[in-house]
Amino acid sequence: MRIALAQCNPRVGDVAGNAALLLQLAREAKAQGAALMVAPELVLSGYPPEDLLLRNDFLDCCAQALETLAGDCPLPLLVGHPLRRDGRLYNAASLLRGGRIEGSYAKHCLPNYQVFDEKRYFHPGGDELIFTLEGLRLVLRICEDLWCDELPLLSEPGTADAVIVLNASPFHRAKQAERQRVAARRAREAGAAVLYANLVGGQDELVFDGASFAVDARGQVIARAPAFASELLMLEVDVARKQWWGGPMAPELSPVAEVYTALQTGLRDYVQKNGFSGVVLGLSGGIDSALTLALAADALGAERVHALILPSRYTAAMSIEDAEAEARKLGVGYDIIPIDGLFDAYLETLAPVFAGRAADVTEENLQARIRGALLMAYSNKFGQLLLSTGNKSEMAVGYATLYGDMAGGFALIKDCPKTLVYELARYRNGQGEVIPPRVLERAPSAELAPDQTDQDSLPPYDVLDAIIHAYIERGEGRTEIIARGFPAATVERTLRLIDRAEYKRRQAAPGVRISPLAFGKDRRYPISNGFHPWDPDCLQEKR
Ligand SMILES: Nc1ncnc2c1ncn2[C@@H]1O[C@H](COP(=O)(O)OP(=O)(O)OC[C@H]2O[C@@H]([n+]3cccc(C(=O)O)c3)[C@H](O)[C@@H]2O)[C@@H](O)[C@H]1O
Ligand SMILES: Nc1ncnc2c1ncn2[C@@H]1O[C@H](COP(=O)(O)OP(=O)(O)OP(=O)(O)O)[C@@H](O)[C@H]1O
Ligand SMILES: NC(=O)CC[C@H](N)C(=O)O
Repeated sequence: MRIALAQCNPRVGDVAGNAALLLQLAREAKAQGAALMVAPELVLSGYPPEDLLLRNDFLDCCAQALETLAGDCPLPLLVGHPLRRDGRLYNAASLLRGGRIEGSYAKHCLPNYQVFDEKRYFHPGGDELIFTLEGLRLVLRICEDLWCDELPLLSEPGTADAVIVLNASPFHRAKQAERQRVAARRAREAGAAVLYANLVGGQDELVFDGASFAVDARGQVIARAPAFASELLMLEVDVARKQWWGGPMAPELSPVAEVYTALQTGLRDYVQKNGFSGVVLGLSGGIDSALTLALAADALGAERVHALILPSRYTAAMSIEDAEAEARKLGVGYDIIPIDGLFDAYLETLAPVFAGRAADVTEENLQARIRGALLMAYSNKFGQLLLSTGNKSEMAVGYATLYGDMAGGFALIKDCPKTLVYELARYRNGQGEVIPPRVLERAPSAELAPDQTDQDSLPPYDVLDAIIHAYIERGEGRTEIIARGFPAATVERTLRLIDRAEYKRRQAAPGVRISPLAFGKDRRYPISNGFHPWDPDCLQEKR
């Protein structure tokens, strides 16, 4: 017997479109001889539907679509959807068989950490859905249920042959290994195979990597779908012998390749799901915009990407040469628009008001803001989405100009620390050189003042990134980070910069989450905040 895991890419809110996609996949699965198709968690609404779930009209639409799908579906289908019952809302999955909704299951364990806030919307379920398919006994679980040790996969070992898990499990680095480990352990405990169907595709800041798989009752992976691609993964079972085998085993991507592909997927789907014809970005000759350009060209095709090179008096000739070389190598169209005329006009206009004041960061930021205005003008005129190019290190310490280089609708690499930006650029060049090597070798500079480098105002990026990682992702405090061997003054200054930049992060564009703790939903800090963990006196009682 064959079971198809439908690793697919729904669009949040497009219930009719998602139902049509499921129907089309169900026909394909049937044509390939499947006896059952399994579609991911909340696939009918898309995941996460967020506060759409608070709307009755949206829930009506989902209920109607489920009824229709049950009537039309050419083979038994397990499908995830929101379910209203007795005035309560559940994160549910239903078995559609024989033209009707045969039974439903509600997720028991509702994740409420990181980007998840399912307790805001759903009630936990309490019942089981166990059914038989051509003699095979199957039981249902939904995503977090698999991770939740308090919930046995089977109420009693041996009561089912396989556990089917519907998932909306977003990507972060090294997530797939974690999923396979958990599934293998749980399969061995339950003495049953685990069939794991995941979503794929980008949804705002989240990227779902798919990589659906199955493990047998001994915990051996028997089949795996590719990451970041739609796929009908076919599993075969000999019902009498309880033996499983699968189709091709997709290779696992290297740690840097998976991030590169996640960024491409997140951008491609953001552009497509929001109806943009293409993207535009400011190309400086620095590493961040070079990587963003390469990612955009790889994700969308060079013809859907445009670059503006916007030099000022502080821009080195080498930067313009490198920016042009990057655009040419990738086949991306570009314009060069010098900004000195506009900069002079601003300085002249402000001169009477600023009389007697020394030049400072104000003038630096003006250049970034002139660029932001020109890029937004291009975006408006040509209907292209402006990509901002800030990385996680800059987002952390506020090293970016509001309404300047922070202008833009999508901040593609905002969850990539600068050290990872270099790694990704080297990886991309390994597939064919598109970034001139000296861009990787030069000291990074904002080029907003004479002979400026980032390291005039920030610690070296390897130190900065290690401190950011310890503070943000590991949640360590001042003392623990200093104990890692970093100078106290550097640690205190960095933590202070991080806390002080919260207001900027709240105003930043969304971007692809690739870490388990990205700025945004994962980390919700107050802006007006009197807790200063960078200050050794902070925890002392005020006298
Ligand atoms: N809590 C708060 N809530 C709301 N607004 C708050 C605020 N605290 C300050 N502000 C406001 O924020 C503004 C200051 O922020 P902003 O104008 O952005 O300017 P600011 O952060 O002072 O300066 C920008 C920094 O980013 C660096 N930079 C700029 C451009 C590119 C790069 C790069 O290499 O990538 C680096 C630049 O060298 C400089 O260190 C002020 O108007 C201030 O009133
Ligand atoms: N001369 C320029 N022409 C076009 N865009 C620019 C120019 N300078 C800065 N920008 C835009 O502003 C962003 C921030 O630039 P900046 O050079 O200040 O910082 P950075 O972090 O070193 O970025 P990059 O590494 O891309 O240069 C750039 O990535 C780019 O999008
Ligand atoms: N949708 C969910 O329940 C996701 C939670 C789960 N632990 C995951 O990310 O894989």
